[in-house]
Amino acid sequence: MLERLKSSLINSPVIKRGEYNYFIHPISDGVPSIDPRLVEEISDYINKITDMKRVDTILTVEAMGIPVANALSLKTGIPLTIVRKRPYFLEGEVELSQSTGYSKGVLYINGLKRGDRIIIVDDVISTGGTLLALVKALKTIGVEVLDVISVIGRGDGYLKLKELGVEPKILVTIDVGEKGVEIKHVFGDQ
Ligand SMILES: O=P(O)(O)OC[C@H]1O[C@H](OP(=O)(O)OP(=O)(O)O)[C@H](O)[C@@H]1O
Ligand code: HPA
Repeated sequence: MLERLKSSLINSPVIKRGEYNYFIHPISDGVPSIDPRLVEEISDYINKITDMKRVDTILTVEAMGIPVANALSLKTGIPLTIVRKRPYFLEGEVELSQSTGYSKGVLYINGLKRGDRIIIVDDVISTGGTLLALVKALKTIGVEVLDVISVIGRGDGYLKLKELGVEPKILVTIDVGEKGVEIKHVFGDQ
C-alpha cells in the first residue's frame, strides 16, 4: 500500500530553513519531477478511503496541494477549488493568515458559499498552522468540511485540528531529522 510514496519519502533530502528541517519531495515541492504513477497511487488511495458521494468541491491550497487534488478531481469528476496566495477582491472573498514552520503569509478563499460540502486535500501537515486557519475560516463562511486529507504528516500539529472537531486523514506520517526522513505510520496500518 502506498509503496511509491513510502519509498520516495525515504530517499528525500533534508535542508535547513532556519531551525526547521525541511524535506524535499516531488509531492510537496515538485522537485525532483513528479512521477504521474505516484500521483495516481495517492489519488486512488484517497478516493478509496473517502466518501466522495456528498462532496461538492475538492478544496486545496496553492501550490503543492494542487497536483494530488487535481488528480482526484479528474478521477471523480468533482470540481476543484484552490485557496490562493493572492487576492482577487471578488465579493465574498475571505482572507486568512497562514503560518508554517518556516513562513508566514496570507491566503484567500473564493468561490465557496454557506452550505457547500467540501473535502480539503493538501500535500503536507506539519505545524497545522495552515489547515487550522483554513478550517476556522471555512467555518465562518458556513462551509461543511466533510474530511481533511493530507498526503504527508510530520509532528503533532494535526492535533490542533482535533480542537475544531476535525480528525485529518494522514496517509504517511514521517519524522524529519537533519540526516533524513523516517516513516512512522501509514494510514490504515495498526
Ligand atoms: O502544517 P503547516 O506547518 O502549516 O505546513 C503545511 C503547509 O506548508 C506547505 O505550504 P507552503 O505555504 O510552503 O506552500 P507551497 O505549497 O507553495 O509549498 C504545505 O503545502 C502546506 O500547505
Ligand atoms: O518539510 C517540508 N517539506 C515540504 N513541504 C512542507 N510543508 C511543511 N513542511 C514541509
